Amino acid sequence: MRQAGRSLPEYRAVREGTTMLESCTRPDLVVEITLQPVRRYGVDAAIFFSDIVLPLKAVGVDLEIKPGIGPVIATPVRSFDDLDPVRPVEPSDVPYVTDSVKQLVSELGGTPLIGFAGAPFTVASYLVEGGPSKDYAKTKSLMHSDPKLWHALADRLAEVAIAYLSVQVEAGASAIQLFDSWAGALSPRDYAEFVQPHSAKVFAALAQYGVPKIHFGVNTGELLPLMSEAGADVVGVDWRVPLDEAVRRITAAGGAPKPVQGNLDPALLSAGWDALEPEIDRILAEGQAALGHIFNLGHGVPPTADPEVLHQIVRAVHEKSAR
Ligand SMILES: Cc1c2[nH]c(c1CCC(=O)O)Cc1[nH]c(c(CCC(=O)O)c1C)Cc1[nH]c(c(CCC(=O)O)c1C)Cc1[nH]c(c(C)c1CCC(=O)O)C2
Repeated sequence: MRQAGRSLPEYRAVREGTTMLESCTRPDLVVEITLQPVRRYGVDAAIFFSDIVLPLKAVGVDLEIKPGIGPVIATPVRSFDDLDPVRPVEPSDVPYVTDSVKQLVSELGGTPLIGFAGAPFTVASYLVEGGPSKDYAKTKSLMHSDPKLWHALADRLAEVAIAYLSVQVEAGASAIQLFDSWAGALSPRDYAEFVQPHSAKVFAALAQYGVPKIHFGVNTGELLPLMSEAGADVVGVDWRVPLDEAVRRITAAGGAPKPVQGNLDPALLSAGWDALEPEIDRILAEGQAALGHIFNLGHGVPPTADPEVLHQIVRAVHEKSAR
């Protein structure tokens, strides 16, 4: 998620005066920002500092990330002609990614680095809506009114994700995460027809590397079995579905049991330790139902989060799970 940064004073200090997307192209900043939460909290893995729209920016799609808003696209996709600029990165388009990953892997020592990309639906939603959306109305409308254009766009975005993830894994990332953050806006039927085949293509292409593959979205309670089936090794769960129930849903339709990731509600970060600790205990207990459990928030860290509370959570999870 967008975890690393925004709540840390040391993050705000190094980002001062540099735009989000420019920061992603500077190995000195990428390395420093990726390491900050590992250094401060002692988390078990680092997530690469980049963004899901970076590979589009790198091939010349006209976009920016507006602070407090998110990715904004100059020319939203309306026709086949608009697909021209949407092409996969070559390693030479993103030398700073290769350099940053290599340097991080050496500095992280035994701590794994998670590489990531946006899944076709979530990235398409920005390209079609032109920016963030509440209802994804234009994206859904395009899927149903012009399925050929939709599938062509989603297929290109699968290629974009494959290329971007491959660059990160080839440079040394030891796990990958495919973010379909906004897929929860879809019905299972639409997800199965318009999205799952494209995400499945990404996972299938990455299988050759043998690195663990995590798949995450928000509000995906109804989609968990389908997202698991798309080819994830680990299924991310937001706070709406308890982890043991998530495991039941994933396996109910005959799906293989899998590790899960999640799922503390980020809103509770400001509720005080007396409210947080029982939630952590509950999540650790429910996570026992899975083949393995990566403790995480159910979505990103809010910029207002108190770093001391995050540190307390990491310490508590380490202590409790060691027991
Ligand atoms: C949907 C999505 C995006 N980007 C991402 C997703 C999928 C995961 C999720 O759902 O959180 C993924 C992402 N974006 C970022 C990371 C790297 C890890 C990290 O530093 O947290 C990751 C893994 C950096 C970032 N990407 C962004 C920030 C904030 C930039 C800042 O202002 O400092 C960071 C640290 C910007 C961004 N980029 C995006 C949004 C919605 C925003 C937030 C805009 C805002 O509220 O300011 C698109």
